[in-house]
Amino acid sequence: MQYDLIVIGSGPGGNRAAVLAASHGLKVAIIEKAEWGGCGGNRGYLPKHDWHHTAKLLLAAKGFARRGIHGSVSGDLAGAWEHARKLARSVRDTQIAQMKRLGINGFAATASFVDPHTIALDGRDRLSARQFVVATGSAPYVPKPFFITAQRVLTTDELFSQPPPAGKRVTIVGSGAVATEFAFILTMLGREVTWVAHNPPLSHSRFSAAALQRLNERLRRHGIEARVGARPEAVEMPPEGVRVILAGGDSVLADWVLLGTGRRPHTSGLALEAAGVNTDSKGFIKTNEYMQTSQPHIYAVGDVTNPRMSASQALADAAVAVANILAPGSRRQDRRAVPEVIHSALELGRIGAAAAEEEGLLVGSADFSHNVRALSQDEADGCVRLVADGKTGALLGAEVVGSDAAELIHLFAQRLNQPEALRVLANGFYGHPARAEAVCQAAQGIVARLPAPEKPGE
Ligand SMILES: Cc1cc2nc3c(=O)[nH]c(=O)nc-3n(C[C@H](O)[C@H](O)[C@H](O)COP(=O)(O)OP(=O)(O)OC[C@H]3O[C@@H](n4cnc5c(N)ncnc54)[C@H](O)[C@@H]3O)c2cc1C
Ligand SMILES: NC(=O)c1ccc[n+]([C@@H]2O[C@H](COP(=O)([O-])OP(=O)(O)OC[C@H]3O[C@@H](n4cnc5c(N)ncnc54)[C@H](O)[C@@H]3O)[C@@H](O)[C@H]2O)c1
Repeated sequence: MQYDLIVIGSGPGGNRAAVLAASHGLKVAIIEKAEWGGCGGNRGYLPKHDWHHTAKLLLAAKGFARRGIHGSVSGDLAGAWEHARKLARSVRDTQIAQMKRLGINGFAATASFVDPHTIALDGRDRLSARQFVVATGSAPYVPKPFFITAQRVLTTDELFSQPPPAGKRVTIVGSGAVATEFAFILTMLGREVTWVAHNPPLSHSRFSAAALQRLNERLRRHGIEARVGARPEAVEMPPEGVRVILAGGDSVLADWVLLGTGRRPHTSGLALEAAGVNTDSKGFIKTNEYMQTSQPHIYAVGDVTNPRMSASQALADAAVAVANILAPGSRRQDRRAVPEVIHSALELGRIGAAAAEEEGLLVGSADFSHNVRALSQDEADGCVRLVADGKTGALLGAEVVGSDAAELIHLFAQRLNQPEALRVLANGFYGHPARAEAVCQAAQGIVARLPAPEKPGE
């Protein structure tokens, strides 16, 4: 059968590409070798976000007595796991129903290229298309000395695929998003977390030092602190648990270990060479700004293309790829315009240029500590920070720390680099009480320092 578009992988990137293309009338097939919804919908952002909400409810419960609410609550990891699994199933069912409604043909098989216009399903049946989107995601990286061991040494893939291990003591390894988010989530769910990390939490991210300091202070208040500089050298499995031996001889004993040690692009079995699609030295599929690979009719999106892996990025890549499939050369990818978010003891959101004070840049900030809504929610820790070009007034970047940061950051998503953006934000009307009022204050702080706008006719 000849398709207009074949999509490989049904995570956020692949699903978005298939839905957008079919909505515009293309004849689309999508191929998935594992669970529909990809890593993201089954073992990534979806169950993580579900657990993070549970963690926040448990944290809020600690303050119930102060609000006149009495009784006790406690976290149950097995219950949280079951809840996330049901949610993933229901989202998956909705995704499959939408595919059917749009006439997208779904195939449960491993796709591999036979030639630049043909793929084989499980090495047998052939499908061909004018264009392709490769959205095959990523797989966990398990560095030495670790090896995956059921119920003992896990990545988030195993944690969300199988009922969670017994035992309260958990060693978390890494300093990236996974470790920083799960150190908080698992602590709130009643686990005793020891966190070992080469580097300070999120030190390789683009969040500002001020934001990371707030996050680390907040984590410390919950008794969560990374043992920075710890280098795992060996792993032992005595009957009482898993012992991680660190350089220098120190060791950490726990019931199980969660690795947050990174992910790698997933291209195995795809036979990219048969299609003439090039990868870089780290195995990522190389794309241009239109999301085209070395074969212009084959696009690639999401984790398989980019070390800054996020569902937000995969969704944005897919939108760009489909725009160019429909109208070649019509849309360029601008990765700075994609929001980045972290869900830990504090929520962090950022977009655009780094929120640093540099020459010629204006920074405006507002704290939630004076915000009525934040105060009434007992969640006044955090701030909004905006960066603008001192001459043009264009909004260059934004960072939000605190509850709903991952929502508020969208107020800036469509306004980056627009000269009028800060005046619009500063002069707009806001509901009261609302967290977004801090956005208004931060914008006003910059607008007050901008040169007055030229009057027509001057
Ligand atoms: C624990 C965790 C929490 C996260 N939280 C967030 C978050 O809060 N926000 C955020 O933005 N991002 C988050 N991420 C990242 C996000 O989940 C990924 O970036 C996103 O899922 C990538 O989407 P994708 O479409 O590129 O690939 P994936 O979601 O990995 O999907 C790829 C799919 O392709 C399939 N596939 C691979 N090869 C083939 C083949 N040859 N044939 C057929 N099918 C194939 C795979 O089976 C898989 O289902 C998180 C990740 C993890 C691990
Ligand atoms: N909120 C989000 O958007 C979100 C959430 C979770 C994950 N993700 C993405 O998923 C991917 C995987 O996340 P991650 O946190 O696992 O990866 P990461 O690449 O962000 O961090 C990997 C960590 O593993 C450490 N590490 C590597 N080798 C090690 C070793 N031998 N011993 C000890 N530590 C070692 C590194 O120092 C680093 O701290 C990332 O791209 C991340 O951005 C995104």
